[in-house]
Amino acid sequence: MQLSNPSPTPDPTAPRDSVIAVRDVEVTLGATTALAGVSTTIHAGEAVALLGANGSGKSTMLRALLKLVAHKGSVDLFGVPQSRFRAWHRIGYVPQYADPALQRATVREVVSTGRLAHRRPFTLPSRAERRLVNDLIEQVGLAGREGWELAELSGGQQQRARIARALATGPELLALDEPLAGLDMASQEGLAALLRRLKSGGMAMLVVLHEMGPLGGLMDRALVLDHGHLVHDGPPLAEGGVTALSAALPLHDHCDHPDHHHSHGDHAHHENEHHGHNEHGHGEHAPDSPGLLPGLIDGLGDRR
Ligand SMILES: Nc1ncnc2c1ncn2[C@@H]1O[C@H](COP(=O)(O)OP(=O)(O)OP(=O)(O)O)[C@@H](O)[C@H]1O
Repeated sequence: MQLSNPSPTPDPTAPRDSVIAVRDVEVTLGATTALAGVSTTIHAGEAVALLGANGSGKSTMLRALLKLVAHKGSVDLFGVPQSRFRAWHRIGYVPQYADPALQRATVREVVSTGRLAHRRPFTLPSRAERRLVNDLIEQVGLAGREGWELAELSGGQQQRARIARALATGPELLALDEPLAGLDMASQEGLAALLRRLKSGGMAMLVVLHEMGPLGGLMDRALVLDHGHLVHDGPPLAEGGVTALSAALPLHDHCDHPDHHHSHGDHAHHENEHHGHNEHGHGEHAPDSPGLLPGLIDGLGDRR
């Protein structure tokens, strides 16, 4: 009788699961070529930074991947062509700008909206659902603020409430658009700690950033866009490398972007904006809560 090996050793050369595979993606917005033939693959558990100057196409790339803007070329999500992809709960998206309508909602309400797709219509949330939402709020360091309106929270706390909502779907990929914008250094560090724990639980992430900042050590790879062209896809660059790369390496053959001749420094940005406040007038750290999310995410999976 032939015995099969009960636990075959994984082949290290086997291809890793692709979470996002984009090929020749092109997006035209009005007269602007916002993305020009971008191709790359993001794998399960990988943390990828998406960098570039203002207007280089970062948000457009996220939006194209999430089917929020029309594009040419192909996008596969978890191995499924985007046109046939239905499992949107596998992706948690935190857009660049907060929905103003959410400002008057409480933390619990905001996070609960992330569970709507999992609830039967016209039913009150079960005890398990309520516990899940409370767990998420605790995991992002907002325990005790469940009943606070978003408008009453600091920028960093609001960001974490929005991330908790994105996590409530039980995603395997988190897409964050400029999560560090407007946060002071302490809040940035708190967010970095949260993302580090998510990554150690196996979460893939695609994070739009202007600078790596405290997320530098977390990122496995960097993509750099310049006027819609992907000019770097490889190891994260040292701080300042993006600007240098954009200035020195127009790797694409041509650029029909109307702003092409503008200096990247022309665009004022919102690094120093601080939305909201906290009670101490400065940022705060998410308390370290070990064992974040692997178990929680598994639990979410059961309820899909
Ligand atoms: N709705 C739109 N109509 C026309 N052009 C647009 C539209 N939205 C964006 N664009 C243009 O597409 C290009 C890419 O914009 P995008 O917002 O993706 O850049 P970004 O890298 O995310 O910039 P930022 O860092 O400032 O957020 C820019 O030139 C922008 O002006």
